[in-house]
Amino acid sequence: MKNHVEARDVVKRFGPTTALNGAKIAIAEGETHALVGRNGAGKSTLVSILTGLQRPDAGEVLFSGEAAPALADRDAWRQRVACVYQKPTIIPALTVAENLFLNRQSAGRLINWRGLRARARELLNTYEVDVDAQALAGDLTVEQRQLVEIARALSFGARFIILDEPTARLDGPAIERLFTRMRSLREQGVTMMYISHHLDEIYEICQSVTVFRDARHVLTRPAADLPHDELVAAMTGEATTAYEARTRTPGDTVVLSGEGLSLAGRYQDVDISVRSGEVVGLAGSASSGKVGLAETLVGLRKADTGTVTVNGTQVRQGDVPAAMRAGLGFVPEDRHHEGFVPLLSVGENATFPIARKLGRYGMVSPTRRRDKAVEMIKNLDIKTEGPDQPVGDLSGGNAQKVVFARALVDDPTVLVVINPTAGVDVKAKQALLGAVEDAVDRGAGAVVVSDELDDLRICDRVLVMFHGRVVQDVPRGWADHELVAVMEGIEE
Ligand SMILES: Nc1ncnc2c1ncn2[C@@H]1O[C@H](COP(=O)(O)OP(=O)(O)OP(=O)(O)O)[C@@H](O)[C@H]1O
Repeated sequence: MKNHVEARDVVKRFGPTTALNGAKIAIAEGETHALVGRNGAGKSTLVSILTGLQRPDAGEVLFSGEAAPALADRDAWRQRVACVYQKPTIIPALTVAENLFLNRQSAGRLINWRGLRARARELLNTYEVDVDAQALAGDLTVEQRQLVEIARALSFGARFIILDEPTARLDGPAIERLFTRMRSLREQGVTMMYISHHLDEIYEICQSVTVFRDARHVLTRPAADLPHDELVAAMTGEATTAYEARTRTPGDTVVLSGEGLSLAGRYQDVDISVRSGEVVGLAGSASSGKVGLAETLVGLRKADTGTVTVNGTQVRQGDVPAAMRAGLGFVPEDRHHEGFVPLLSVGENATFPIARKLGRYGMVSPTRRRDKAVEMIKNLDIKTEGPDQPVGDLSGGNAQKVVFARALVDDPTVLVVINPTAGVDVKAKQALLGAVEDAVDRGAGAVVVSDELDDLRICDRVLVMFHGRVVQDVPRGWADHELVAVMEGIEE
């Protein structure tokens, strides 16, 4: 089969970091090809080169055997390739129609809005995207936004689509719908490159797999000929065993409680209490209300009724600093907005909660901050040049680890983590789950909000939410299909 896309001997350096070191990939026409590797292996850097956003220091990119266009020729790139990222690339304040035709209005001509809306509707119909052309892009769900991005790519004529961790913020049924669409695109001859840290997805949707490790190509193989263990070993360079969740006996002290919590449109009449030495899971589909509830517990959101008590102190709702002063550490759902400040260093981000404690009179001693940051970098295995590097320069999974470091740095009494392992590789996932269990072994109480069964396995019990209510308190020892059935509201 002909190669639709090829990258040969690509080198890309950022200061002292070599992100790609003679890496290569060859993607056959019409296949869905997985690219996997640990956090920082160079996957996103390759995406930026394959989409013409960055120039490699050495090496070349070919589309259907021909050299890639000049970097400045954006139209030529748009006709060849598009990428659906985890982070939206459509503009939230514009309508779907405006987003679809952005960069396409003919120069110097007035925009015909009525015509534009009609063409947008036609385009959405052609690609079977059930979204209102006049809706604001910012009001779309993650799933709808991705569909619009795919339709936009296809309408530019691109026959190659990169999906970079597209399922990270989708729930189970939405993932299945995305896969159905990907299968149908493949039947229409569209070539895809698929990046994910969920290895089961790779086996479900991809025909071939390429593994990168430490900026280099390690192997390319048909997915059917690559056993799971071998794939993990290729990514990590060593044999890795599955994470063993620990057992423990929770204490008697309640360290976090929410009583009578309701928030219109999100959740109703929720009571939750977490004891010292206990991990409580919150599970449920995207509309279950679990994230809204967790955001209320940490102070990112205010409930209409009810109270939140952290470590014996009833905290004012919607006041994150107050919750943190009472002993809370948290990992938010959206690391880009609430998780870190990209221009600040790894050290500054990771040690932010203890800034007041590190020095006298609110002054932070740089040496002490640095020492603490170095310790967190080591404990969580964060791949960085060092504590002074801006977090914005780190790979996605490593930025997530910095957010984790911030949650843990002040030895919290209560830890609330929302989708804690999103974007994190198999091995790093184990380190992060281990860090939650360590904090709980030291006496903290934790809430783990996640769609990932592997994350929920460390919980002593899982509260399953459905349409804004807690419908079941499931003790440890559940089978996967049982928990999924409760989450999806199916009685077994
Ligand atoms: N703009 C930049 N400046 C400095 N270093 C960078 C920059 N972009 C990427 N890097 C570095 O290049 C390396 C590869 O990063 P990349 O984002 O490609 O990894 P990745 O495989 O996509 O990881 P992840 O799975 O975490 O998303 C990392 O060490 C990262 O810190």
